[in-house]
Amino acid sequence: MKLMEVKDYKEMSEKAAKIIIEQIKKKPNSVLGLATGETVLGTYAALADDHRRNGTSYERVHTFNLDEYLGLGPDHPNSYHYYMNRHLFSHIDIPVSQTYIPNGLADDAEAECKRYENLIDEVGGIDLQLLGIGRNGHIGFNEPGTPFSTVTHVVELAPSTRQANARFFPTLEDVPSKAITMGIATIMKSGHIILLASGKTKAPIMAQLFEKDVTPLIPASVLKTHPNVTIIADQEALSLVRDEQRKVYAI
Ligand SMILES: O=P(O)(O)OC[C@H]1O[C@](O)(CO)[C@@H](O)[C@@H]1O
Repeated sequence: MKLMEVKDYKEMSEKAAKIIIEQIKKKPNSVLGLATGETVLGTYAALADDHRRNGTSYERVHTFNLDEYLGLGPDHPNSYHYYMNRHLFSHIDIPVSQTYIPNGLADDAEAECKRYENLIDEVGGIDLQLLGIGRNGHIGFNEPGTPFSTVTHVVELAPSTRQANARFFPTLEDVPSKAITMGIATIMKSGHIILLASGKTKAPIMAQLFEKDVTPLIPASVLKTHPNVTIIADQEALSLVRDEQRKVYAI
């Protein structure tokens, strides 16, 4: 795990976008793993801007999103399908047929999980996976306690996650209670993982991530066992991490 400490959200977003763009230049048919939430919005805006200005092409890229709420279809404004179209896919030249997100309306959610996991394997696995981190340490929707061996599966969302994500919905009751998410083992199969963290709300969990040993109680801690992880975090997110810890992981 390597740590890139940046000043603020803007710098974090620019650095993440730069790594993604370099990946696509190096391998035009890259497979990207994508996240949703607030943290990655700046990265997507930077990618859209780069596509507009410099014409970086996504024609041969495939993308796999981490998760989707169960019960929400692509036209629902709170679905992750909708989010991805709005914030990234409609701004770049990626063919829609090469963008994959779990189907939140699948009749058989378990079968959908298997299909999704197989699709990732069929394209040869994810080259570069982008992650945010939940305030409780979740990655994707893998909540604390999830075994590290899990592949794509249906999850019951933690009350704290529903609460944290309620800001995107009209009321807390509107936040779905279940989702489909890539599992921790799915995420760990990726060649390179970038985890982004910004702002004071992430400071307590970032401190835990650096201080504590690897444990399923902090799902993101599994990243310490992956050979190629880059954390890009801003000063506020790192404000509770001790200097000694920062030095151990600093690039
Ligand atoms: O970026 P945010 O909105 O803080 O969310 C952090 C993580 O939590 C999720 O929104 C899921 O709750 C992920 O999609 C995201 O990576």
